Amino acid sequence: MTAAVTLSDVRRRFGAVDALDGLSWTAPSGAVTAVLGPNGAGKTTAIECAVGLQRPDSGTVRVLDTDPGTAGPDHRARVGVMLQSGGLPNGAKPMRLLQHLARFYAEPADVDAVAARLGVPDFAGTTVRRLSGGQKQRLALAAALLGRPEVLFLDEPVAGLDPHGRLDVWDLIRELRDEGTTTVVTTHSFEEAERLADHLVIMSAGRTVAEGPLADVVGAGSLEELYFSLTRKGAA
Ligand SMILES: Nc1ncnc2c1ncn2[C@@H]1O[C@H](COP(=O)(O)OP(=O)(O)OP(=O)(O)O)[C@@H](O)[C@H]1O
Repeated sequence: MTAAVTLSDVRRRFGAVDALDGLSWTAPSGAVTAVLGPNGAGKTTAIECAVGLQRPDSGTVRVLDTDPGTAGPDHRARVGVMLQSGGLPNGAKPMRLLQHLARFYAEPADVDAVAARLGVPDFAGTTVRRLSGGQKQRLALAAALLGRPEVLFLDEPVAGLDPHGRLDVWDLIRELRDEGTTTVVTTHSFEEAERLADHLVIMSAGRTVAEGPLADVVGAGSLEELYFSLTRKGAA
């Protein structure tokens, strides 16, 4: 297995909180990795370290054999990210925004095709500020795909999407995997992890408590049972 993303003994502290407390996991190349964990487990912090938005206090992070904290624009163009916070400009109209963002890449994806895949034309006339939560998610995901990334980080990509939207996004992630994209998805959904993940990471309190191919990690029991046994307060 080649790892596209590796976190090794990563620590990140905010005041008295150890958001990442010696976190280690890998995301295999060309596969979908699902990262599960309770609120506050450190999933977003881990993703932000992996895309260079935060620097770990110690430990190493490698994405495509590069330190994202010091990487230049060539590396950043190979990585797509969709964060929970969105970060979309409120006054923009969706298609104009995607066309504008695509210009930052030397070899962008076809904007119309990416937009169509995510249903963006349905709300193309509405400014970002007036989009529904699910529409914003779709637009943010489209924006993450514009650079045709080799590695894609999606922080809770289907949170707030209706059932059709969830299926569309899951199909899209599987299609991207078939094209060779490495995807890391954080989620609170057992269904999402079971439907999508090749590789599973369960985090709790800033550490990895289980990791491996989905079938190996889950074994004969259920993911839900395993998750609760590993992440309940006081679990080892
Ligand atoms: N900028 C910050 N300042 C202070 N504390 C922070 C900051 N960012 C994260 N934390 C704390 O670090 C811990 C991990 O937060 P993080 O957002 O990474 O968790 P998460 O697993 O993504 O949670 P959720 O499932 O709720 O999205 C939490 O206790 C959070 O309060």
